[in-house]
Amino acid sequence: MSKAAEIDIVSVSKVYGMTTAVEAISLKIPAGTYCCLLGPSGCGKTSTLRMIAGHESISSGDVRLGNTVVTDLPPAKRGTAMMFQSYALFPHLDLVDNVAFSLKMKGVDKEQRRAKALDMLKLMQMEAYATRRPAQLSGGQQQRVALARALITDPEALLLDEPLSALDPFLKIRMRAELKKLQTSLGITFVHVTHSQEEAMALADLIVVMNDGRIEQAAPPREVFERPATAFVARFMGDHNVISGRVTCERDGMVVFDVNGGGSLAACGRGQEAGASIDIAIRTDHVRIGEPPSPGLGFTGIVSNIEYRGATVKLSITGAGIDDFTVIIDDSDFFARPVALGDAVPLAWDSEDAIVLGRIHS
Ligand SMILES: Nc1ncnc2c1ncn2[C@@H]1O[C@H](COP(=O)(O)OP(=O)(O)OP(=O)(O)O)[C@@H](O)[C@H]1O
Repeated sequence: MSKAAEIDIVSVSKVYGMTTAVEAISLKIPAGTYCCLLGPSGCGKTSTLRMIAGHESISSGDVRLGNTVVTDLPPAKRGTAMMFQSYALFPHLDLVDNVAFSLKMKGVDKEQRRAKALDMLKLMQMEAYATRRPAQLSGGQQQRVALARALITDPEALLLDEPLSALDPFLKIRMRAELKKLQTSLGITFVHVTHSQEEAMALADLIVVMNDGRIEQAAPPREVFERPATAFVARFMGDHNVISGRVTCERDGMVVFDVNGGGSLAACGRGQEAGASIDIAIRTDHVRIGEPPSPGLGFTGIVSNIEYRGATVKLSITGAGIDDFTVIIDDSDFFARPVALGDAVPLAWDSEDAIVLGRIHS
């Protein structure tokens, strides 16, 4: 079971009545990739997954799996399998029959399908429970059965809709590791819908950040985090300060801008016209405190909140027209030179840590 297929989504839209849930998105998911569709509730990620699976019709555009255009094929003919959020196990069937179900639908004879179902249960280390019913299992065990059931058809791509959302936080992290291991050992393409950026960062080779029916950025996790394409991505991924301003000029490869209603700062970027409004991102953990900044690469602000987090301390700073600038520093640095509420502290960062963000929505 090592066949994997590239998924090619070409200008795909989904319209429900007056609502455009997905707006002409294009995306190539290379064969064997662990892809996470990430975004807030209502951004269109489930609709996208369901269109790949064939559980939702495609309003316009095409989906290709490997060399086959699957746009008009029913789910069972696509070479994909779907694992649902609620697992959708049959309560009255034992695990073998649950797992064997789709082979029964295909007319595979009883002995053969039960043998294959047992193999799948073994793969998920669930063979000892083969004669139980779903209600006699824990959440994590039910999830393994749902995975076995989805994988029994030897799919080229497994589609998972919020697969971890029914689990408690401890189990969630354990099953997350199991999903990743499974994908690596099977080598097939996984497409996993989640609204958790932490989950996507932990699992994905390719993160697709969606907002309002469109793709804001599709890139490996590190690139999404270190080079967020848009203000939406920077805010959604977290750990970035996003500052809006108006360009005054460009100098030495830096864009100089006025913070709306505040001071003058600079950020890495080119090709911005004077007067244009821009968003920039500054990593919260790349800011130094107590060090006089180079021109445009820092400001002096007042400490408005201090949160102790164990390994780090989170400071909120107000200044340069920015209400809530976040700085995360190591606890040892904080306690070596503590600051107090109301203190004026100089903040400084390196030029490459202030980046100009793009826009996809005008
Ligand atoms: N069957 C439907 N009929 C009408 N509108 C729908 C239908 N399904 C989804 N929508 C709308 O389409 C938009 C995108 O929904 P979708 O379920 O794809 O988003 P999502 O990102 O998966 O959200 P969630 O995380 O809440 O599941 C939403 O505005 C939703 O209300």
